[in-house]
Amino acid sequence: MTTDTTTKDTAPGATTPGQTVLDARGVTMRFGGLTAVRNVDLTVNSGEIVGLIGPNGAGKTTFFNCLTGLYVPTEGEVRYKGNVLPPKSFKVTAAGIARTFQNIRLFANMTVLENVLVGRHTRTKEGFWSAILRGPGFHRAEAASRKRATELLEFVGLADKAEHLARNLPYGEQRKLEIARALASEPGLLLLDEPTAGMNPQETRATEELVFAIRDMGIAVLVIEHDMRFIFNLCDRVAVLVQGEKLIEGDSATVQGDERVIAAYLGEPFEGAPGDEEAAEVETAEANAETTTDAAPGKENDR
Ligand SMILES: Nc1ncnc2c1ncn2[C@@H]1O[C@H](COP(=O)(O)OP(=O)(O)OP(=O)(O)O)[C@@H](O)[C@H]1O
Repeated sequence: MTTDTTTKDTAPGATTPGQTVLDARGVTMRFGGLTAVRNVDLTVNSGEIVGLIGPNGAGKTTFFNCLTGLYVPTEGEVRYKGNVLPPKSFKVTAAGIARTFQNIRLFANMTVLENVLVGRHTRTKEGFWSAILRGPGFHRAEAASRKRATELLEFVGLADKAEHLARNLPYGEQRKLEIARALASEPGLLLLDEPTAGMNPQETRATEELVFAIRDMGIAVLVIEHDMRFIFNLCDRVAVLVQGEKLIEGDSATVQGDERVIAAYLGEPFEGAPGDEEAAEVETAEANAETTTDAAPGKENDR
């Protein structure tokens, strides 16, 4: 089974090119005496994939929660397509911001298809009585929702599992299902909280392709992830949070090369970083030179 990321469809909630989709200014979140996020500015523009990285406890998830109405920031303001966010998470979803969670939150005993249908509820107009009476309006809306949900399952590569219970899916597929459910709310901005946590390298690579395909549908993406290779391959811009504050923001090469980031977070250069090949060549050349010197006649006598 493969992910059908070849679709050229534009998503219903697609953003207009050049538009500032998310504009967070001076966001501060305090819990009692603890300031988890301090005066953070971040924008996401249409067509962009932006990464948010930082050590454990840096405030990434708290910042996400401020963007989705789960928390109302202590200070600062968040705008989506120019409008200040409503203070309730279901209203934020209705406005056009969808998210996945670090700890998967699926309805374990519902089928895969039903989970995606739940994600569509903010877009269906049929109310309580319509659902009870099951009139023609209800049946039309239900058929349209099922069609869209099935398309989304095809998009993430889970069409053949539509009738499986969510709890029986392998971990990587549960993460894909969370993404399909988030897309069902027809967002213009998708927030992904550690989408590759627990995945093997092949699943991580497939998720990378999936996120590119989501961006190509016209949905801007903001992603938290600890997998640096994933982030630096994927993102147009990366912001680094350390102890609740934004340390730096820039393209992958700028952020990877920043000494404060290396010291605060990356620790060691990661495999596959830009410049790695050149560094490896230099190391090999140096090692060869040492071997040659070691083997040089008379070296022993020099000691
Ligand atoms: N609801 C809360 N009440 C009190 N403190 C909180 C709450 N949520 C988060 N914190 C604290 O805020 C700080 C930032 O936590 P947060 O979960 O946002 O970090 P993170 O960067 O997402 O970490 P990780 O990478 O481990 O998920 C931590 O010190 C955490 O203990």
